[in-house]
Amino acid sequence: MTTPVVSLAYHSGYGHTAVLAEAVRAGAVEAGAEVHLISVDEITEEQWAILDRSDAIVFGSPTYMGTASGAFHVFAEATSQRWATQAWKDKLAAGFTNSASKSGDKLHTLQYFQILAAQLGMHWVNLGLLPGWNSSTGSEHDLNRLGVFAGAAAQTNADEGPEAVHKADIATAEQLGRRVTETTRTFLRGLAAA
Ligand SMILES: Cc1cc2nc3c(=O)[nH]c(=O)nc-3n(C[C@H](O)[C@H](O)[C@H](O)COP(=O)(O)O)c2cc1C
Repeated sequence: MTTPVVSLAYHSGYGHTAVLAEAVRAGAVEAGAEVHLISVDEITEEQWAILDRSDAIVFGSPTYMGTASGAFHVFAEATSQRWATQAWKDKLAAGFTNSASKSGDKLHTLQYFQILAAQLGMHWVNLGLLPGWNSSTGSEHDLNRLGVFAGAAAQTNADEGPEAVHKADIATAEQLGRRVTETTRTFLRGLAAA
């Protein structure tokens, strides 16, 4: 069986987004990936090499001031060496984010990840879940409770710690990990057969 190598390149200032990273990891492992968690604010040369050999890279960041965090932007700018040679072309990409407000302009963070992936020649994998919590029978415990398509989005109250990350958001992030892994496996099989 093809084992996709899936890396998570993420930043978390206060630990909330790190919970989502663990959830994406769990979903990807469950789906059979070799997974690497890379905290981009302390990325090493060895970890850059892991990203270079990954089949898929999942970007993750809290939403700060309506976009990814400064630490994530530093990492993104550092990928410009890979951009110049299109070294990550045809890897798969996906993303997740967390913010304090229900919207909090999280969509912009995910769209920023999509543009970053496009500049690097990567193929974007969306969440693949219908929106939850949008009918009289829905609830905040639904998967994709915030109704985002571009990636996994989570909301955590500003005055609570990482233990307060919503279980539905964790489950949604797990689903993203499974989907990225399964899509990457399909892509790799297609390449092998071509
Ligand atoms: C500098 C800064 C800017 C923020 N900007 C936003 C924002 O634009 N929208 C929002 O809903 N929350 C915003 N927040 C709240 C964070 O997104 C929220 O606390 C998140 O859970 C932090 O994730 P982390 O623990 O992974 O750093 C901001 C927090 C900080 C520190």
